[in-house]
Amino acid sequence: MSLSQQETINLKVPHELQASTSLDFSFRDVSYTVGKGKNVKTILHKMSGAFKSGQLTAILGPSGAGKTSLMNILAGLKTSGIDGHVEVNGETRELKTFRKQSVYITQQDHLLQDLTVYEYMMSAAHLKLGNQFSDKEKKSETKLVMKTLGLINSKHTRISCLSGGECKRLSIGVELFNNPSILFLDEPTSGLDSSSSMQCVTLLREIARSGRTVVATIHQPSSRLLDHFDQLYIVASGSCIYQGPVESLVPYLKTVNLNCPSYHNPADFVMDVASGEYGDVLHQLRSIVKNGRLIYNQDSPSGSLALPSSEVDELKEDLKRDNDKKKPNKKNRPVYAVPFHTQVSVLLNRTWRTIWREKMLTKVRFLTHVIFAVFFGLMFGSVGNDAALILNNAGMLFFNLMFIVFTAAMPTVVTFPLERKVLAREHLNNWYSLKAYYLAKTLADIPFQILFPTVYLVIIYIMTKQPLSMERFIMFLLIVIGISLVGQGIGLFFGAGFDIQEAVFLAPTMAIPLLIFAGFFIKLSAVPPYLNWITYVSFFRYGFEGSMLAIYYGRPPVDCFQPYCYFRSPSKLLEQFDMSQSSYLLCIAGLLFYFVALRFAGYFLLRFKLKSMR
Ligand SMILES: Nc1ncnc2c1ncn2[C@@H]1O[C@H](COP(=O)(O)OP(=O)(O)OP(=O)(O)O)[C@@H](O)[C@H]1O
Repeated sequence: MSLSQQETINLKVPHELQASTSLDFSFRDVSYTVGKGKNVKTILHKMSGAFKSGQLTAILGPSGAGKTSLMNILAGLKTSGIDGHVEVNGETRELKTFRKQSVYITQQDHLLQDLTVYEYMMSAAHLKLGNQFSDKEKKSETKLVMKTLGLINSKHTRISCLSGGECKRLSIGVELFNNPSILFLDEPTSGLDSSSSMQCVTLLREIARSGRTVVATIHQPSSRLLDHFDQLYIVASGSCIYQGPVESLVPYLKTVNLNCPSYHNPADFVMDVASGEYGDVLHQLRSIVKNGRLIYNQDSPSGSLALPSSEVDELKEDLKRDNDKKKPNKKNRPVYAVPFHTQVSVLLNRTWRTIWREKMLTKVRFLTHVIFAVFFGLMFGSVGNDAALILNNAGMLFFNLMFIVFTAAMPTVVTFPLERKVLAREHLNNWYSLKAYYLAKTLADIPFQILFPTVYLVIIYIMTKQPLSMERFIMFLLIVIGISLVGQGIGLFFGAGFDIQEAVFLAPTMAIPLLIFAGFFIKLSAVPPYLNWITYVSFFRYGFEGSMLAIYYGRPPVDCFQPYCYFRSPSKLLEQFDMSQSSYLLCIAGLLFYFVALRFAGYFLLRFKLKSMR
């Protein structure tokens, strides 16, 4: 439903949401090159320009002209292959400060679909407003932003049910909490109908009027939409061919004998010009505005300098200096509004809400453990206290491990792929650190990774008549929980580094070969010496040995209901499996090592993946 049918945006940005600092933004001789050697391609050619606070600027140009590349560079997202100089309020941009002053709103609205508008807004408020604000103040600020954006009526609507326009306004709204001075938006109107596009641009203009610098790339705006922008920056083939007010565009084009027909949308006309449909005038246009150094104004057709001339010669330091500052070092780490523990607790709360909303998956996971425990219990019967069936019991102990590992790994494998784009946007806009996110995601599932295997184990332990010793049960339980947490680690690891299809394939495929080195299918002493080290790499070995030791180590002879039972003595069974000298504590340590190592590896993989997305 379009906004006009539902509620109206409060077009005046309230005093509380006015920008605290106004920042003018300029750049000079920005070039962008990709590829190496013969494949070098220059995408942007020494472009200059300036965006002023209080103004809404549209970056316009045909597809492939370089709009997104330019904006990514200006927003500080792209850092390699760049040359040039970027300034904020006349001073060289300092990336750490700039990242706190600006936000980047991506073309697609990557939001948490299972939360309501209010819940998502509140999580943004908690993460972005800092602890100096009380909960009451955060709530009233959230209400104010929702009112300003016309989202009050959708307060309790799940994000998955919002219209495209509402999603866009929500994406903008959540970034307004920490009062950014500069907003970059990549195609904010794409996918919206004309009325929603108009509301979105009207809102952006009002945000600009509140003292902010708002820059948006835009595709084929209608002339009505175009009129809502203050400034245009037109890109063609990686160069600037116009920079100036919207109303000066037509007179500007006239200066090179390009007459926009009456009643023709100037945006469409200039797009045709930029695409080369009116001959080779691009070079001429580019030189009139000096590739963005000049802001054209019909009242002074010679244009005004985008950058003060006195500074022009001083600004010879290139972006390398800027880039050096971008290299992560202690001094340059982004500072978040709230401390690490608050980030973790807000993210945990948010994740648990999502899990609660997706109750079906949790129920399915729980029921799977109960149903299969009962089924396996029936299938194996009383193998736990019958010496004649002792090998079956060993088989059951081994089978448990496979079941627990795969039921732990498969639901977690999708954790990161499903949310990676939300993470990229929120992390980019300094909501929280990657460490806090990773920790919250890992912790959120741990209660389930403990509860489900415990329920499974209690059922199967009783049904298969394992020894009635609390000590043995707890030892066995620790192994099962350990292997479950390792399984979770495997899911997180592959999910962190790969896309969803690859991750669901790789997680089980990479784990299966390790099964053979667990000591069940082949005796550990029979493994060829040059492959023996893999048995120490196989976490299944620690799980299997640990389970066997928990059930059989130091146990008196097992009941035998037949004339002769070869494995009546548990120590004979352990010898058979080369486990008589094994240490239970070593098995726990092995699982603990895997638990920690997989989580660290997953974190670094996620960090790498996130960087490669930029
Ligand atoms: N990493 C890269 N390697 C090779 N070419 C690239 C790379 N990044 C961008 N390009 C090319 O640079 C040009 C500009 O891309 P960019 O995405 O900035 O264009 P755009 O104006 O935003 O286009 P659109 O409106 O279609 O999104 C395109 O031709 C694109 O193929």
